[in-house]
Amino acid sequence: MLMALLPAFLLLAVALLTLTYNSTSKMVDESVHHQLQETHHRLQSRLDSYLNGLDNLLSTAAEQAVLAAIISSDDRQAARTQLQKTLDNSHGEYLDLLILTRQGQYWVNMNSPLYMLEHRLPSLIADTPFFNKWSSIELEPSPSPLTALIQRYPVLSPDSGQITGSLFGGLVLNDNLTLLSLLGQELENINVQLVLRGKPVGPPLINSDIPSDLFTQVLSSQRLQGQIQGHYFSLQPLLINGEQSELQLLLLTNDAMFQQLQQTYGYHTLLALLLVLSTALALSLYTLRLISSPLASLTLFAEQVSRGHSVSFQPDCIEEFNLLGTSLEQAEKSLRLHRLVLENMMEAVVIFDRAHHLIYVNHAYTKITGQSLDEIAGQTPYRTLHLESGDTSLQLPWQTVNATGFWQGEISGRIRNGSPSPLWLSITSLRDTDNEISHYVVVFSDISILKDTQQQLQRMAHYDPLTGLANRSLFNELLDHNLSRAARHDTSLTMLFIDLDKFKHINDSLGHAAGDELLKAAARRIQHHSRTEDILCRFGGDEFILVLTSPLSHQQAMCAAQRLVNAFSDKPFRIQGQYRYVSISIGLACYPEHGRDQETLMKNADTALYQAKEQGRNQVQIFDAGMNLQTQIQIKKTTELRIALEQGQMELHYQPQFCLRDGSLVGVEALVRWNKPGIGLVYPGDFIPLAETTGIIVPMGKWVLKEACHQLSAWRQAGFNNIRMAVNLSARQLRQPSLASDIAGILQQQEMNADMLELEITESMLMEDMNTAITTMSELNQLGIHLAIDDFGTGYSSLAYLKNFPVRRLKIDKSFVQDLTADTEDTAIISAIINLAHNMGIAVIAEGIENEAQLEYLRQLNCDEGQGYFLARPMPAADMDKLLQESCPLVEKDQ
Ligand SMILES: Nc1nc2c(ncn2[C@@H]2O[C@@H]3COP(=O)(O)O[C@H]4[C@@H](O)[C@H](n5cnc6c(=O)[nH]c(N)nc65)O[C@@H]4COP(=O)(O)O[C@H]3[C@H]2O)c(=O)[nH]1
Repeated sequence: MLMALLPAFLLLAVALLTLTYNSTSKMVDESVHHQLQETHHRLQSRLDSYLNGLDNLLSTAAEQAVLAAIISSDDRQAARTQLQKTLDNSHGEYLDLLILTRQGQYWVNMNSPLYMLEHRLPSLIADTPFFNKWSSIELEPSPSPLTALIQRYPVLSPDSGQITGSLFGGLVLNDNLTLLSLLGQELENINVQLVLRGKPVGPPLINSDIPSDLFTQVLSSQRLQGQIQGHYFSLQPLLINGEQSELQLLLLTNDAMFQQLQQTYGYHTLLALLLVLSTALALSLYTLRLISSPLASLTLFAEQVSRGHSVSFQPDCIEEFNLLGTSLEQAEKSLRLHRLVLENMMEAVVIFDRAHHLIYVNHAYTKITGQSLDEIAGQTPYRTLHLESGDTSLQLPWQTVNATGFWQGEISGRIRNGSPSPLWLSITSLRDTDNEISHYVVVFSDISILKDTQQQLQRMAHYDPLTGLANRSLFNELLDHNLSRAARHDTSLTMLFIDLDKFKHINDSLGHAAGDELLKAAARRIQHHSRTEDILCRFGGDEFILVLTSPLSHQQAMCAAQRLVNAFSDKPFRIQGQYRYVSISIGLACYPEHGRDQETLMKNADTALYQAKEQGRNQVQIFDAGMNLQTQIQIKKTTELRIALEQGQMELHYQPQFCLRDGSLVGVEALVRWNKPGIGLVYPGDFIPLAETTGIIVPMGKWVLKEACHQLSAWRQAGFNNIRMAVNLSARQLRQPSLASDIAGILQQQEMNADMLELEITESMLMEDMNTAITTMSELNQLGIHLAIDDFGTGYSSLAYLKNFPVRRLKIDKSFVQDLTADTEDTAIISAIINLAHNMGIAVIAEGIENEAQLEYLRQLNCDEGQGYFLARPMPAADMDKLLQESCPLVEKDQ
């Protein structure tokens, strides 16, 4: 790891070195130039103070009154003496030139004897301007040039104030060693040369060993600053009189300074570099140490994940590694989940590469085909998928996948024991980053069970499961189709609405299994007497509809229907080992005379059927437009009644029953009422017969029983413990095999004692089906329920049969009671009934007591109990509550 980092470090070091070298050179350059600049400023200020000193000296000398006086007196010697004093001054020694003029003419010359300038004096005096301004004047031209800086001061007459003369002072720049040494003092590493108009003036001041022609080279290069032969130089003008003059100062560094500077910077650079490198190394080592352990555990984790091990990531101190590890863990989990999903899918998954080579199959594939990946390795897709019609069956799907990326559909395979099975197959192509197909994913499932179920469902949706005939939905479709065809071809159709007579009776008495058996047999018999092109359906319950599709006249239709009726009535059915004759009634309606659409045709056939039933069953009735309106009304009423029961429009009223001996209230009779919306109470006489014939009485009777028991239970809870509840039972209810168990359930639900319930049944009901009645009544008796014979005297009036029934009470019909006083015959009948009943241990109750006389007679005849408007009318439960709260009403009347 460290070795891998070494080149990186070296590269870094080289980069740093280069960077440092460049910046060092730049810094050295800048530093030297800065130093040269500073030196120049220093020398400038030295020159300034040097010239200032001379200025002061000259101005003081010129302003002296004595000098003006000497000029006035024209005393040349005195002038010399006076000027000598000036030269003797401390700055005076620097003056190379000192000249006094009188009246504009050269007068006294105190110049340095070193310079022979007498021949130049007139022009010098003429060229030097006034005053207080140093001027550089070329005294001698080449080849031995001589340049001087000269200052001219006027000498004024103290009396007149007029200029009497001029004092010239100056210094020669060439060979002016005094000036050079003054300027160059304390300059160790810098060499100095004065330059005037691009040419050296006087000798250079050289502080070290440098090539002699270096100054000349600098001047000929005509550059103001830079480097030459490793020496830095700067050429800048000097300021004289505060202005830039033609006089320049050339400064040139020597080697030592440069080397020293370079050494200093180089040393610092090296130090910095070492520091950087060692810090980088230390940091690298520290980082390596810090990351090596978490990196190792991350690598180990990644290795385990790649081997498919399920491991969890342990986070460490490096957040980035933790993030990486957690992401890897998440990715592994998600991958595992996908793998699990693939392996647990119900559908087979097969993956091929782009060259159609098999690379993966899941468990479901092995389960469906019984083959593993090893067994089918190297097989073509169609063999892998066990397709029935070979390679060609995949041609189109594969082309579609290549073009659109996806295909799905049904395809025939041979995967279950080699037998053909429908497969639902989807193929998806996967593409790589270059958008080239990389894999094909094939998912398929065996849909034979689904298809079977679908067919079964379709059958169920269209056929009656019991008889196998078409159901309503299919019938509607077929009828619609045939009606359209008949309309198109202008032909006719015949609809036979068939109903088994008294089917309910068989169903109730023999049970549902027998009922089902009969329905199947009846269906077969109708089918046997119909043609294949006819439409036959089970319309519901025991109703069938047969549509004869060949055109028939009414006469022919009636004959065909009658043949069917005869086919039933002539030959019995064998049901549960017993032979039974079951007749049918048929209502007949013809297209187009009796209706052009389904609804009308069926309604009219139904009306005709109703008529056939009304007219005694076992017959055919053809619909007649003028057919009994009553039939229509009855049908409407039946519907209303059904709805009334479903919507809770029924309610119970209760009529009290009293003991005739002590007048106590001993029981109530529950009497049903129909509280018809918008009409009010409808009495049982108006709907019980209809409920009986339509069978509605069965659910209605069940509701009455439940409601009555519920009410009695409420009264008993309110403390009225000795009241009995009498409930009317219809003949149909009595034939229900489940009657006893239904009532037992109700009693249990209401936590009621069976002996508080009394069921009233009529004589005629008992006689209708004696065997069933005896069985049911015995079952009820075993439950402890009391039975009363209602309307006694109106029917057979035979007490003999009572021996066969477990009866506890006889109810003398109100028709006997009404005429009790007038008709002595009735009195005798009632008396005989009471005596005989008492002899048999049966109690007697008289109904319809409308006056006191009737009551009195009955008492005298030893009748046990009584019920009638005179005593109390039937009333809603709430009124009955109040009555129960009061004392016995009979007692009150007696009083
Ligand atoms: N003229 C006269 N009539 C009196 C007098 N006292 C009572 N009544 C009436 O006589 C009928 C007695 O009931 P029912 O003989 O069982 O005769 C009942 C019964 O056979 C049947 N019924 C009533 N409720 C039910 C029921 O829940 N189920 C069944 N299956 N039939 C019921 O309807 C029939 C008529 O019931 P309602 O109209 O309530 O008529 C009741 C009652 O109101 C009286 O002093 N004078």
